[in-house]
Amino acid sequence: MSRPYRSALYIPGSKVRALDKARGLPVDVILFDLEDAVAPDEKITARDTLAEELGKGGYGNRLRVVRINGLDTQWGEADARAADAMACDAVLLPKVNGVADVDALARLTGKPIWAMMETPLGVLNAAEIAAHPQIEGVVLGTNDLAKDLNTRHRADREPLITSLQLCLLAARAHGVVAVDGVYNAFKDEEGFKVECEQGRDMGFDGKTLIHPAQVAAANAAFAPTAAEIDLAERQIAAFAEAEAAGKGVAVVDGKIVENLHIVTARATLAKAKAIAALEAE
Ligand SMILES: CC(C)(COP(=O)(O)OP(=O)(O)OC[C@H]1O[C@@H](n2cnc3c(N)ncnc32)[C@H](O)[C@@H]1OP(=O)(O)O)[C@@H](O)C(=O)NCCC(=O)NCCSC(=O)C[C@H](O)C(=O)O
Ligand SMILES: [Mg+2]
Repeated sequence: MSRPYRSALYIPGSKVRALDKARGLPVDVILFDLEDAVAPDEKITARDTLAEELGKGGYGNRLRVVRINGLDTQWGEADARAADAMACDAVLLPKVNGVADVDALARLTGKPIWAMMETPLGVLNAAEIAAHPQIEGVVLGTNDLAKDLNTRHRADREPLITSLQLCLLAARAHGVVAVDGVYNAFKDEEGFKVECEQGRDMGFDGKTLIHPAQVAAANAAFAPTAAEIDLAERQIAAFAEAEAAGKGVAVVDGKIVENLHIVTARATLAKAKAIAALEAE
């Protein structure tokens, strides 16, 4: 893993104070928002403010992603052209329904594209969206999805599980990043931790956030633990020893270790290394 995606914080493009505060926050990804966090009468000034703040720099090594308005809105096309010229790493397109939406944005920017998966059609077309050559990440928009599906909020997110898994399957099939949706009750630390752990256990790379108070818990939940790092190192060593002895299988802590477990163990160590590199900045 070349970089971690544990925490992806939305920041309204209209809020200069928050844009500045983000320069000092230990997040892995910043989602600079021009869409739902910005009121209609602030859309155009937010676009200019964001261009200026990104131009000033100071966001370090964090991935800078600009969420534009949909291309079917009055602001979308100008946002896309402006984002193409901004000092950012990728453009996030909301409410993607199918690959044609991604193609439309690809005609306006050569930057990597991330797609919000937050409509029923988008979820059903997740595989073709994730397969687009410019797509580098998918982000779950669980608020919009819950609205469109008419689901009730449940702590276990059972009504959303199929959608989450379809998007994750698409992302993994096509080798792109997958980031889980937001947890709206930003003062509920325990509920947030539980939802982070659920997303992590499902396989997401990280979680989208709405408030700085959520950063530390997301970073902790999506990082390998000391015990996982220790196990990965012991599995790699034991497997190397077994191979040297002409065996294809090792045993660690009473469990077999085969080549496929070594792939996971190496990925765990690579993720820990990528986190350490980002945090050393
Ligand atoms: C939720 C908030 C409106 C709360 O704001 P506020 O009451 O100002 O919070 P605090 O007073 O606790 O703020 C403390 C300090 O932290 C800064 N701050 C707050 N939020 C952010 C942020 N997101 N990024 C950076 N900094 C932030 C404040 O400026 C304070 O700083 P200081 O004054 O220096 O102490 C607010 O948090 C907020 O607006 N959050 C973002 C909301 C948002 O982006 N929503 C859209 C994305 S969610 C979504 O659309 C998901 C998806 O599409 C879906 O469908 O699910
Ligand atoms: Mg949304």
